[in-house]
Amino acid sequence: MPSSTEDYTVLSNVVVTSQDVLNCCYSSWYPTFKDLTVSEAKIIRPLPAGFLNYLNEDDIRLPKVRPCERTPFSEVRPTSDNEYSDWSDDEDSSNAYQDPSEAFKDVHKTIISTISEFGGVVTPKLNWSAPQDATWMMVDNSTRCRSANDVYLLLKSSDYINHDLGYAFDIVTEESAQDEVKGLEFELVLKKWFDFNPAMEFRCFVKDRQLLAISQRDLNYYDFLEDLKDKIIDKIGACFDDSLLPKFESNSFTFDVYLDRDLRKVYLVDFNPFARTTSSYLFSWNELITGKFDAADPEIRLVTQHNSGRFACKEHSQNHVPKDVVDASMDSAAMVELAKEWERALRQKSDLADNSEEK
Ligand SMILES: Nc1ncnc2c1ncn2[C@@H]1O[C@H](COP(=O)(O)OP(=O)(O)OP(=O)(O)O)[C@@H](O)[C@H]1O
Repeated sequence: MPSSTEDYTVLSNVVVTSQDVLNCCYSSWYPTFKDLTVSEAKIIRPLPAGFLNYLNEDDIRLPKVRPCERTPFSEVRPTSDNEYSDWSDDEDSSNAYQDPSEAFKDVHKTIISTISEFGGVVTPKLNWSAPQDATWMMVDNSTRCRSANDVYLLLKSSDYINHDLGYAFDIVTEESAQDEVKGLEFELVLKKWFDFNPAMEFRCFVKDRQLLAISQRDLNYYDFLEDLKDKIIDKIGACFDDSLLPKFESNSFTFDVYLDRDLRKVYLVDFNPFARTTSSYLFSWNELITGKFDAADPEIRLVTQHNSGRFACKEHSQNHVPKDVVDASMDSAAMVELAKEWERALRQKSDLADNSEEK
């Protein structure tokens, strides 16, 4: 155990300004870099108070799906239509049910028309984050949205979205952050769905305007990547020098890219602040902040056959809830039963611990 404060490792930190956070907001960079992205995006901004209140509500009430709003997909796959979706217009039900989209009619209509304009499938995000932690709510375990209700279900179930709504400027190390929060406009981004090959997604780390490091994003082992290492560095390096650096104003930041399989084109997926809250994948933040990298020769890290087991945990799985807990939450008697079972299990565990201590 450390005996004095000098024995503790002091974690180095980086300066993050509110302007750095704002630069990474989708609507800040998308107009400039639109041609580099994989697919078209619609930005609905500013989001009205009615929609923000709806996102902030704890319960998940979904709008009733009217027949004219059903896409060909949602007709055959009513995944996130709730029990209200197929209501007949009998009096009792219309008295009890209040359609939440009444509070944000224009946003609701724009979402429906954008899904249709983008070929029936979109993926949503707010200013900075996509609801990747809520995919367990979806039938196909993805952020694919084929209806407005898919969009609402994902956004309302996601902690990442909640973070965008309340805590995006927490990483800022300067005092003026409070002013930025006050004037902030929220936005909903709907991106046309694009099928990514996860092996070809990379996160790139830029410190003091120099590209230092590149990490594979999907934490599975792909044997073909090893032979492509040098080419990947060259392609990403050229994209950084020619297209990103001259137009992105932060000194330090991370950017995500996607390369097509024959490495002809580098597509821009996103920007994030150069901050510990951004996932550093195969690097540690301490080495990114303090490490000796050679900007003339950025380092790339891939999952290798040797280290693949280390990353076997599922990404964004920290918010997943066991299915019996979700099922029970819909039914109070089952919730009581679940609580009792939980208590029994805890008691059993503590009895076991006591027994082993006595031995
Ligand atoms: N247009 C798209 N179609 C389908 N999938 C997409 C699309 N854009 C992004 N994705 C997938 O969603 C993932 C997350 O997207 P994005 O980077 O925009 O969200 P994020 O919340 O900012 O993520 P992170 O915090 O990891 O940077 C991407 O890595 C990619 O796999």
